[in-house]
Amino acid sequence: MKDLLDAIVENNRHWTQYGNVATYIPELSKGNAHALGVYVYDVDGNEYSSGDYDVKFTIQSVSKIVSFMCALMDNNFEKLCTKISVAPTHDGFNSIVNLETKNSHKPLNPMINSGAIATISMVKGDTPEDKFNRILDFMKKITNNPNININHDVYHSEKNTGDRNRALAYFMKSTRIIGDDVEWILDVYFKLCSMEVTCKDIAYIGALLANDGVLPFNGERVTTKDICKIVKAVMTTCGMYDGSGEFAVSVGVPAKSGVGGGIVAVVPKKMGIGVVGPALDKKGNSIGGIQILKDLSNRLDLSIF
Ligand SMILES: NC(=O)CC[C@H](N)C(=O)O
Repeated sequence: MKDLLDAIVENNRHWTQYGNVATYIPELSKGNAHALGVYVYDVDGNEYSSGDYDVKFTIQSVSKIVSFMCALMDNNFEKLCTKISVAPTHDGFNSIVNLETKNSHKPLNPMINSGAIATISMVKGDTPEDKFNRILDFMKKITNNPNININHDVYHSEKNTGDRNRALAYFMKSTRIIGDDVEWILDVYFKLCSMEVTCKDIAYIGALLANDGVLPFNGERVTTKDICKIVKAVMTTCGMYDGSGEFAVSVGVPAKSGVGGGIVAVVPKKMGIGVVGPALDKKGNSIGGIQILKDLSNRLDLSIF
């Protein structure tokens, strides 16, 4: 496995030159466009890594699956569906248009910005600190990494330039998808996006989902199989935004990307795969990361379809 990962990373390094790091959040423009790495964690606890697997990056939208898991645990699917749908979109991750024109003002799914902001509003917690800590604590537990924390420079950069997200949130306030606490829900959203991780951390999240809610490193059940089923289904249809269809054909496993360059992929019953490559394609997905996952899926016959 190690040799295979080494070969795949090296064969795909050239892809990084065809992408760009995100700049709309100014602090993200400092990301290393040439970094490319992978970490595999299987349900039996074996771990393999290659390339720049220890590069730190902010989790960005990969956090949306952690918020979604918490919201499903704190409510239930039916209740969540009164606020958020699970329908794919062919618009970008921060698109506003669908909120007004489709779906009775409900965000289309929890994997895009509007849906994630609405998801956070459904997570338990009477104060912003409670809500953030609820999700951060769960994140620390499932990654087996007590040191996960926010990157303050990215957090401030997000907060200072987050007007598009504010527009989404205030629109949803006007249609009563979220309440009066809109500013502090946004603050929790910015913090969650700014959590600093490596591809090992996100591979661990993937392995939990692959293992149907049981942590591979200690056998503890932390969520239900049903919740994992819902999260994986929504990742498959929506996790790569408007690139989800293409990704399902070329890689064929549930996945979630973030503009920090991370992608987590879940091979049900087998493994979680974390990749990092801050150079992004036009849809905001890691350009080299997708190629690694494509090759790995082909070589190991991982597609679920
Ligand atoms: N696709 C992403 O990773 C987007 C997350 C980013 N923090 C934003 O709100 O735009």
